[in-house]
Amino acid sequence: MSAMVEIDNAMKTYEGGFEALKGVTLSIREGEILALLGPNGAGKTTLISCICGISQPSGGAIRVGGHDVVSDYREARSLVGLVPQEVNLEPFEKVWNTVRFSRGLFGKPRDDAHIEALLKRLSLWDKRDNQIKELSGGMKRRVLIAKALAHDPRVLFLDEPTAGVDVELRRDMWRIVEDMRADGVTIILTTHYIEEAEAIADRIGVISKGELLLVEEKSALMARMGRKELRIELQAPLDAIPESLSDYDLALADEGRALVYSYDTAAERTGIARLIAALAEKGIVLRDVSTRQSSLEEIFVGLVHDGEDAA
Ligand SMILES: Nc1ncnc2c1ncn2[C@@H]1O[C@H](COP(=O)(O)OP(=O)(O)OP(=O)(O)O)[C@@H](O)[C@H]1O
Repeated sequence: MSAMVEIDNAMKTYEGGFEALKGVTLSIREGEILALLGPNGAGKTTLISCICGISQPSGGAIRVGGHDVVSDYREARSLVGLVPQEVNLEPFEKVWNTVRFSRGLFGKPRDDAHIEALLKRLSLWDKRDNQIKELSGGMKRRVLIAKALAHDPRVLFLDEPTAGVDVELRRDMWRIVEDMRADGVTIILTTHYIEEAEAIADRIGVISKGELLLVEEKSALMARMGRKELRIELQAPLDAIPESLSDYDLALADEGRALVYSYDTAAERTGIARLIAALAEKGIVLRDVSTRQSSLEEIFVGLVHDGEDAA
């Protein structure tokens, strides 16, 4: 798959000298779903704004579909749909006009059938003649999505799409994301909900203090997260791990008083029963056992924390 969005050492320094992006490099493949995670103020919105041409990067280059977002702004922008974090709709405008007008803004010919299909898909058809101010918060969010999709973008940005929305809308959103993905649209979303990223993304990126700390396939991250540790406290300390146990992923801890066995929770067999039997055979007496699993959340907190230490 080719790159749809190419971010090459993007930097953003706001007036007053604050460095919100400190050289981000990232290539996003056509048709993939990338979730950007990071604490408040990490630079996620700034990065999205730079890609969408709302804000100009202070350094580096960003291309969408091969078009530079600064020198070839119109071409690049017409490929992009943005669902912003904040509702920015004209309160007195009707739903139908709001969405139709948005398509026109990108120079696309009028296509009422497309707008009708979009409004129906987003359960907004009954509200098409309502003014924006007459809608609930959730419905306004649906209008934002309809607006973002009105001109058939090839890249869709969702900035905190499910912050404060109800379960039904959240489910609808993910259905829409799945539909868009089936159409080959590239999707980039920011979220604070790790389980959401887990459910929907192909790849996960972590941003902290303007730097990209990690970008990894979700499956690889899950494999990492799927590891669990069995800690075996021993009656008598060991000097070394016995040769006959070298097949196991074992480490000595607590000056030989404990053995730590790492295993894959997703594997069909964890090897725990075999290990315990092997220990008994060696005459190693157990005092206690406990397990712990590193969660995805822990991985992120650790990453963000390490990033802070290095700063
Ligand atoms: N127009 C601006 N002028 C000056 N500083 C800004 C401006 N916009 C954002 N910032 C600062 O840049 C940093 C990154 O902000 P940004 O909105 O990109 O973060 P974010 O990762 O999207 O955070 P959140 O999760 O809270 O939405 C923050 O410290 C913010 O205060």
